[in-house]
Amino acid sequence: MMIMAPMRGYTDRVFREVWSRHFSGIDEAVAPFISLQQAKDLSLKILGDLAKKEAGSIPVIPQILGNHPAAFVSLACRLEDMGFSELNWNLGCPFPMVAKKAKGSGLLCFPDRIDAFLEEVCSLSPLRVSVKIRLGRHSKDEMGAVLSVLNRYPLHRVILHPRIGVQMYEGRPDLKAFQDFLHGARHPLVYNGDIWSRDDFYALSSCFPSLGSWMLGRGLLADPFLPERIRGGFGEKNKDELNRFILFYNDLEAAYQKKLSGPSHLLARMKGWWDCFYGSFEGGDLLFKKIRKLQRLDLFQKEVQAFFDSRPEWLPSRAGGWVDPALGSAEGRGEGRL
Ligand SMILES: Cc1cc2nc3c(=O)[nH]c(=O)nc-3n(C[C@H](O)[C@H](O)[C@H](O)COP(=O)(O)O)c2cc1C
Repeated sequence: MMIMAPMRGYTDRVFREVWSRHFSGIDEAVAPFISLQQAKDLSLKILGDLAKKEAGSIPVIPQILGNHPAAFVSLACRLEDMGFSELNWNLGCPFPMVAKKAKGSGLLCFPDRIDAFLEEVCSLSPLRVSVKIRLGRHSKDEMGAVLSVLNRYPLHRVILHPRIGVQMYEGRPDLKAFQDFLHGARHPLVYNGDIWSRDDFYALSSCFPSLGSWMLGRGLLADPFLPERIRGGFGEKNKDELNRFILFYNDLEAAYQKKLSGPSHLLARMKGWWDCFYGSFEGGDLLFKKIRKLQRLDLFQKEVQAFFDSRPEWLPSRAGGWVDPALGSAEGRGEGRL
């Protein structure tokens, strides 16, 4: 199973729907988190980003960030009415502003609080509960206590991004620690982290052949074809990445134009997208330098159009080859299961 990662500011409903009109290979998407603050007065705007099945039929799993079990349960009740069956708890957000309030990865050094939270929500939530975690906040040594707590509850799944919170996105995922967690975990486990290419995926699935679920984040944003490449469906209809990408990009911009109010919001949003996309194109870095500074939407659109008209080369993934094949021997080598 391939899952689209939640990425606040990116994988919102607009993106999920447009992406699934142009690409394939994703079975489920975890939506970016709703904070418990927002959950207190759930407006239609917040819930409007969620629909159980979206265009293209990607089933969506909502996610919550916070540490009040009652708010989790009341959101779960609202979401049950909307037809959802699972609510994911964010225990991985690395940002210091969040962590210092004992939320996201900031809770990983308080296993007792995780225990109390899960005890309440697992008995009262009408939806299945799953968690998305890192290895710890300050050290992977925190993981043992957290794992013992998680193992006591009937979680639907655990998604593990094997970095610690204070690392943010520095260094590489700790595959040895992931493997230790896998050996001790009672629940179905999902791997998440630094899958930038088909090669990354196959090296990882060779390390963990028993694993059936994988989550793609930044790799999918940089290369929206990635799930198709991994599943072998890429290019069945059309191998021309640039043409397919341009159709997708124009659709994405048009969809945001409908949703956002005014050109400055659209400009900011599309600049954000180029931060993800530029590395996939020859000369993309130069384009990004130029468009980042532009303050007018029409000038920005002109530059992007001229870039597309120059028929830039699509580059192979920028960060493959980081998985240590030595790990592969520990669980036996496999061909990757989805
Ligand atoms: C801009 C951005 C926003 C993110 N928002 C969320 C979020 O809302 N909820 C969450 O659990 N993780 C969030 N993440 C973390 C990703 O889901 C994922 O765990 C992380 O990027 C590592 O996976 P990757 O290497 O495949 O990108 C976010 C990451 C980024 C870079």
